[in-house]
Amino acid sequence: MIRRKLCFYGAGSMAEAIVRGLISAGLAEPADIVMFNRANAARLNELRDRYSVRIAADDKAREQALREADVIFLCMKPKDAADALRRLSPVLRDGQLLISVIAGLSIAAIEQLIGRRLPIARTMPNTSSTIGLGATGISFNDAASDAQRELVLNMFRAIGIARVVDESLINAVTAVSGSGPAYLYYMMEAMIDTAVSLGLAEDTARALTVQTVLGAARMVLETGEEPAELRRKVTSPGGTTQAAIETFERLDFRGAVGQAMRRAAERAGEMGAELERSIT
Ligand SMILES: NC(=O)C1=CN([C@@H]2O[C@H](COP(=O)(O)OP(=O)(O)OC[C@H]3O[C@@H](n4cnc5c(N)ncnc54)[C@H](OP(=O)(O)O)[C@@H]3O)[C@@H](O)[C@H]2O)C=CC1
Ligand SMILES: O=C(O)[C@@H]1CCC=N1
Repeated sequence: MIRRKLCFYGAGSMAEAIVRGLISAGLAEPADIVMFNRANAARLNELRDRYSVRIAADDKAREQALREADVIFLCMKPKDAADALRRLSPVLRDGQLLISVIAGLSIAAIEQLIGRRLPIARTMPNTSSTIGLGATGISFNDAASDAQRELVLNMFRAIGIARVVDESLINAVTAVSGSGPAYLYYMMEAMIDTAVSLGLAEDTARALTVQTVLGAARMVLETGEEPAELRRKVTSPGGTTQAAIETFERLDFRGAVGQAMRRAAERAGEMGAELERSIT
C-alpha cells in the first residue's frame, strides 16, 4: 500500500482504468484518491459511488486537491492539455510528482506549460490496467528521484507490466500497447461478425472468439514459445488454417498491421507537434 495523496486531473476512461486497477491491486486507498473533471458532475458522482474515491466538484475543491496531492495524474485529452496545464502552474509546489498519460505531449512541453521544473513521468498505459493486465511504457525527466521512479514503476506494475523506455520511443509504445487493445477488439468484432454469418448464434460466436484470443495470448505467455512457432503448430499442411493464412497473406494483412501501427506512431508525433505549436 502506498499512502500517497493521488489526484486525477481528468476523470475519463484512462483515469478510471488506473484508479480501479490501483484499488483492486490493494496499492491505493480510495480515501487517498481525489478525482475531478471539467464539467461532467454526473460522471464524477458515478466514480465516487463506484470506487468510494473523493471527488472535487468546484474550482475551490479542485485547487485544494491539486495543492494537497503528492502525485498528480494528468489524464485529459491532448487537445485540452495546454489549457489545463497552464491552470495547474500557479498551484504546484516543490516535491510534487506529475504523471502524464497524454499521448504525444513531451516532457519538455509539460515543463514549458507548468513553467517550472518538477519530477515528471511521461507514461503510455492502456485501458487493460483496469483488470491488472495493463502494459505501460514510462520515461522520466532528470528531476525524478530514484524513489519517485520506483513509486511510479510500483504503481504501474501493480496494474500490469511496465517498461522504462527512452522518451523518443514513447510514440512507438503508443502504437503497440496504448492503441493496441483497440486493434484486437477490432479483430474480435470481425471474427464475431463472420462467425454469425457462418451460422453460429451470437453468444456462441462471442464466447468462442473471446476464449480463442485469451487462450492464444496465454499460450504465448505460458509456453514461452514464439507466436510464429505456435502458429505453425495450428497449421496443418493443406488444412483449414493454411487456407485462412494464405488468404491473409494475399490481402497483405501483415502490411496492413504495419501501416496501421506506423500511422498510430506518426499520429502521436503529429499530436505532440500540434500541441507544441499551440504553446509557442
Ligand atoms: N483511452 C485510452 O485507451 C488511452 C488514453 N490515453 C491518454 O489518456 C488521456 C485521456 O484519455 P481518455 O481517458 O480516453 O479521455 P476521456 O475523454 O475519457 O477523459 C478526459 C477527461 O479529461 C477531463 N478534462 C479535460 N479538460 C479538463 C480540464 N481543463 N480540467 C479538468 N478536467 C479536464 C474531461 O472532463 P469533462 O468530461 O468534464 O470534459 C474528462 O474527464 C488522453 O490524453 C489519451 O491520449 C493513453 C493511453 C490509453
Ligand atoms: O487514441 C488515442 O489517441 C489514445 C492514445 C492511446 C490510446 N488511446
